[in-house]
Amino acid sequence: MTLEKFQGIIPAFYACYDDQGNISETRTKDLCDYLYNKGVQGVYVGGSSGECIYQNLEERKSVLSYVANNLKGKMTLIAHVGAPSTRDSIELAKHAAALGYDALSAIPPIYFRLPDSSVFKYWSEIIEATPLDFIIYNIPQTTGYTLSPALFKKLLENKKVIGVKNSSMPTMDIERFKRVGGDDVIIFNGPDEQFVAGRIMGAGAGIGGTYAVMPELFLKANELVQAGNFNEATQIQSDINEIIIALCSLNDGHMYAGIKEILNRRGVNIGSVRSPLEGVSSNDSAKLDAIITTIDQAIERYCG
Ligand SMILES: CC(=O)N[C@@H]([C@@H](O)[C@H](O)[C@H](O)CO)[C@@H](O)CC(=O)C(=O)O
Repeated sequence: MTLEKFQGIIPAFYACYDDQGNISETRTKDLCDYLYNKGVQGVYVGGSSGECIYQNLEERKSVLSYVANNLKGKMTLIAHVGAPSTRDSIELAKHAAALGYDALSAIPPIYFRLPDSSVFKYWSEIIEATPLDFIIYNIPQTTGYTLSPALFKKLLENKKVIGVKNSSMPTMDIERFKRVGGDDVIIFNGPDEQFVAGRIMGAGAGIGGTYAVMPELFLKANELVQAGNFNEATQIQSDINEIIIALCSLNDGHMYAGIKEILNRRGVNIGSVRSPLEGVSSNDSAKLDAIITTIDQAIERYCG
């Protein structure tokens, strides 16, 4: 089994809506084309950045189909299929498998605080439903559930489990999961603010929600980490963090709305966000202008 196809920069794919807020096939294609042209290694479809939590099953299936139609065979495709019930998660998993996705991934069960035994059963049933490789998704800050190295070790007894997308903040968690899994597993760095640190602590790749708005910077940082040039990689990380902090500090709009507006200004219109996330307003305009300038200057500085 080769983990090579999962290495590198894997943007979390955004929900692409039309002007009425419905899933848009053409705008999904536009985002696919944009990311393909940027040279990223893959996409993570239907996760947090994909606003999966605000979409029904049919919408989520459509998104998986539209992305596969445009990118299958061009880059690595990972389908996030976590849903409130095991039944819906399995339906999404089978759909993704039929479309030829390279791997599945899922958050743990949400809302009720379930014991490890239930979480293990939930993930195991999804894994058993298809022949695809599986990536555990650990994101305690949104799910309230923390994956322990012990449960990860138990899950790894199933050879279809190839790694974990770790979005918890301590990079030590990456080191712990890598220690448990060794060379046969891949850890994906989740928090974009510590991509470089995560890579140094053992992550073989990154899946991130802000990659698509500045893919050049993450691709360059990854290249520098690979080359052992940690000083320059850290400088890029510092500039990336200024950008993320600014994206999280808009007056009205949610970070994803800000990202979508920046993409729109760059010619890729994928609509806005779905309520209760809030869209950008004219109050955000000056801040967005400044963010675009900062991104452009950083790209010029490091990749020009
Ligand atoms: C909580 C959250 O959304 N975390 C993001 C980060 O990439 C995040 O957007 C970034 O670090 C900015 O805070 C990813 O780990 C998850 C993600 O993008 C996804 O599943 O779509």
